[in-house]
Amino acid sequence: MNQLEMPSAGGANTAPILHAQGLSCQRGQRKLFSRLSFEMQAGHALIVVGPNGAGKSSLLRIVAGLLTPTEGNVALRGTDPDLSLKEQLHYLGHDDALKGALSVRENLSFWRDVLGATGLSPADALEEVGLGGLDRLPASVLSAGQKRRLAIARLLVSKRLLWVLDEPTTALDVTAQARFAELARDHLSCGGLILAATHTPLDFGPNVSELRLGKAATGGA
Ligand SMILES: Nc1ncnc2c1ncn2[C@@H]1O[C@H](COP(=O)(O)OP(=O)(O)OP(=O)(O)O)[C@@H](O)[C@H]1O
Repeated sequence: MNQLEMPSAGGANTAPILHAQGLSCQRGQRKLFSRLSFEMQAGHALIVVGPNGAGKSSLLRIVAGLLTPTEGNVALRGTDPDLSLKEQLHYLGHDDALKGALSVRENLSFWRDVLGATGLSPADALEEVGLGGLDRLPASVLSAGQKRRLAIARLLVSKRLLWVLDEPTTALDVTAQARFAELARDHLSCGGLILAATHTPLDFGPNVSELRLGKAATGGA
């Protein structure tokens, strides 16, 4: 297995920490959560759980910079101050974000060009997720689980400190779920951070905390 090494912190002398302070979110007439604060240390995963509609995806989108909170803020500390939070994270949402007319390998090469060629080659990343033999196929003909594997391969072609994952194992079979958990543990063991929403228990290793939404929500890692 290829080890993922975190990019240099650019002279910063403390371990990276994700700090969310006083986050509130309202969608339509519903207040989803109010003044939610948490911290995540390097090498830790925080799993957001709660019933449908509790606000898990909304929280992840706020951290990923895709949704503005009603109040509060999110910051990474101990990393290169010249990089924005967005430049230091991967967001894997419900949508696999694939271009159906491009081949499997071309999709990955595209993302590597966009996100930065700091990780594995497309060929190696495809091997890591078990798509090694399918690289020339158009992405449009992949099964749902194969599309998800390809989306996961995106995390590997560009090294980024924080993985924000919304239901990452949707459509994955048991073997692929276990493989994904292994990749996640690798990422954490190299000092990465993972914020994930899931209804499926995933073995991300020993440094995992849970943040429950749906009632008064607090948590941290
Ligand atoms: N653009 C929007 N406008 C109004 N309400 C929205 C919007 N997007 C989401 N919501 C509402 O916000 C609430 C939280 O949605 P969210 O997707 O964050 O929940 P979730 O916890 O991720 O749910 P699930 O477990 O079903 O994925 C839901 O009631 C949803 O209908």
